[in-house]
Amino acid sequence: MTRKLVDVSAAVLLAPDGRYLLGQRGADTVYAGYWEFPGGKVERGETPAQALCRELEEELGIHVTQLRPWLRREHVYEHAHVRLHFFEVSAWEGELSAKVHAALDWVRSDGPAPEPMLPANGPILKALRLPRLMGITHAAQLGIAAQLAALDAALEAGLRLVQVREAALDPERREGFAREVVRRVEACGGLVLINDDPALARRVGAHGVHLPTRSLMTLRERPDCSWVGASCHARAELEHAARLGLDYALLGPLAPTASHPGAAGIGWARFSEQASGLPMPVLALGGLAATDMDTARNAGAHGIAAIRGAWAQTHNGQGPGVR
Ligand SMILES: Nc1nc2c([nH]c(=O)n2[C@H]2C[C@H](O)[C@@H](COP(=O)(O)OP(=O)(O)OP(=O)(O)O)O2)c(=O)[nH]1
Repeated sequence: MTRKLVDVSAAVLLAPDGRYLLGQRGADTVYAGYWEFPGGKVERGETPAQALCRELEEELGIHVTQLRPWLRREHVYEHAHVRLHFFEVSAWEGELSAKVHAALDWVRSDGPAPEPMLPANGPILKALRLPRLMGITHAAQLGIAAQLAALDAALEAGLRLVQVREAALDPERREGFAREVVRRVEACGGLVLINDDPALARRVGAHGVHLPTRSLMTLRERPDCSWVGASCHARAELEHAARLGLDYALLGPLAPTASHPGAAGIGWARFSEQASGLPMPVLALGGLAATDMDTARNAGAHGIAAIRGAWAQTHNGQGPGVR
């Protein structure tokens, strides 16, 4: 049976300490007692953003003053086929109170979420665990000792997501380096992804694999790793990553970079256009540093990824605990 497509807006309300708000659905609703992000159906004549603001007035008694479109996911329930428009809301006016929910709970993104959770929301909770800043290693240029020292400094400053991208190192040194990165990042509770080599990722106990575009486009199935992401340069590639059910994508280059000095950047306007309406978070890449975080997030990016920009300077806690 084909079900009618229903648009729903939902808010990830973020507190200054990085926790987000969930509400427990009241009795007399479908999925009563399940936890959800506050929100509801988009009514005729409303945009998803307008619906979100109305729902948050009705459900929580707050007036939204800042919202950013984030992910869009579809899910087919027995009762409806929903298209969920998620927004990040980090500023509002008014005292928050439970007007329709049975309970409200502020949840840490790196801790357990209350249960039962609405079935469509699993990937959303996972996306919220993805740190905002990815550091991409370049030990082949920096030297292994210098890269590990830069990694330690960056972990100290709050980095929690690292991609090991070392095609130029010989296999033995690459594996030794990757093990060392996993050991250090794991000690801080962060995530490590290995570029283009799921077997190496498994051997060194990394959390997943990062696919270059050429590997992404040859795949018909998601590699069997807990975290899988990919580099993309065009909408068709992002859509392929979405079809495979990947956990995130990188999109760039945003600006000309030292590694690709001749290539023009796509700029923030094109980034927003290409990255919008996808089911997984997209990080901006290319000529960026942690100081570009706000600009990136206002353009719809989940965060940013950087090679030079991740190791050159200090950045302040861009892990999942920070909004
Ligand atoms: N609000 C919300 N709805 C979600 C989430 N995840 C998810 O699958 N949904 C689904 C469940 C429902 O099928 C639909 C929302 O419908 P709803 O009945 O709560 O909408 P509403 O507040 O406009 O309620 P109503 O007065 O029309 O009954 O979206 C979520 O995190 N938040």
